[in-house]
Amino acid sequence: MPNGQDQAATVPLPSSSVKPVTATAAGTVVANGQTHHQRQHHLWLVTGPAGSGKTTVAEHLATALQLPYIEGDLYHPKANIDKMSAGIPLTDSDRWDWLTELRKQSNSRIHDGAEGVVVACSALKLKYRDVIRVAAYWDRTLVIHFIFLYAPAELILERVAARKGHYMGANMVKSQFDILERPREDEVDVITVDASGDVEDVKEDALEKVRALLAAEG
Ligand SMILES: Nc1ncnc2c1ncn2[C@@H]1O[C@H](COP(=O)(O)OP(=O)(O)OP(=O)(O)O)[C@@H](O)[C@H]1O
Ligand SMILES: O=C(O)[C@H](O)[C@@H](O)[C@H](O)[C@H](O)CO
Repeated sequence: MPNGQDQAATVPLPSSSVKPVTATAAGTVVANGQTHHQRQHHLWLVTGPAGSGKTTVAEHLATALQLPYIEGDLYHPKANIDKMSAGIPLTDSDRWDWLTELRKQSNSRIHDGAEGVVVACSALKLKYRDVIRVAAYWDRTLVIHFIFLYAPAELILERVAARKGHYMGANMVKSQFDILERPREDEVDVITVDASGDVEDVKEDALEKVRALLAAEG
C-alpha cells in the first residue's frame, strides 16, 4: 500500500461535545478505538434541467424503493420562485441556501431513521453537486448517487411547453441548458439515464440502474 493511501481521515462531528470519529470507508467508523460497521444508507439525487423528468422519475424510484422523497422545487425560497416565475434564471448565489437546505433535509431524514432518500434537484453544475456530496461528511454511512436525466433541449422544450400549472415556463429551458455542466467522467457517482424515450421506459431504466447498483454493493 503506497504511503498515506491507507490512512484514515479524522472528521470532527458537528457538535463540539462529541469526540472525533475516524472514518475509514463509507459505513465503517472508528470511535473511542473501536471499529463499528454501520449499515449504509443511500441518497439518490435525480438531476437534470427543468423538464427533464426529475419529478416523474424521483416519484417512481421513491415508491418502488419505499423511500421518502424530497421534491427540490418545494424548498426554493419565495424569492427564487418569484424570479423563475418571472422568467429570470437563478444565479449561483440564489442557489446556495437552497442546495444546503436540501442537503440538510436529506441528512435529517436518515438521522430520523429512513433507510435512504430520493431527492429531485436540478444540480446543474459540478459545484452544486459538490455541495450535496458534503452530506457524506456529516454522515459516514451515506452513499450518494446522482441519476442524471438527459434529453435534447428541443425535446424538453416541447414537454415543458405542454406542461400546465408550473412556474417554470418553456422560456427558461434554454437558460438551464446554457449553464448545464454535464457530469464529467471522473464523477463516478453519477449514472446517466437517457430521458428522451417513453416515460414508462425512462422510469424503468432508472429503477433498473439503481437496483443494479444496490446489487453490486451487496
Ligand atoms: N419520458 C417522458 N416522455 C414524455 N413526457 C415526459 C417524460 N418525462 C416527463 N414528462 C413530462 O414532461 C414534463 C416535465 O416532467 P417533470 O415535471 O417530471 O420534470 P422536472 O425535471 O421535474 O421538471 P422541473 O424541474 O421543471 O420541476 C411533465 O409534464 C411530465 O409529465
Ligand atoms: O437550479 C435551478 O435553476 C432550479 O432548481 C430549477 O431547475 C427549478 O427549480 C426546477 O427545475 C423547476 O422547474
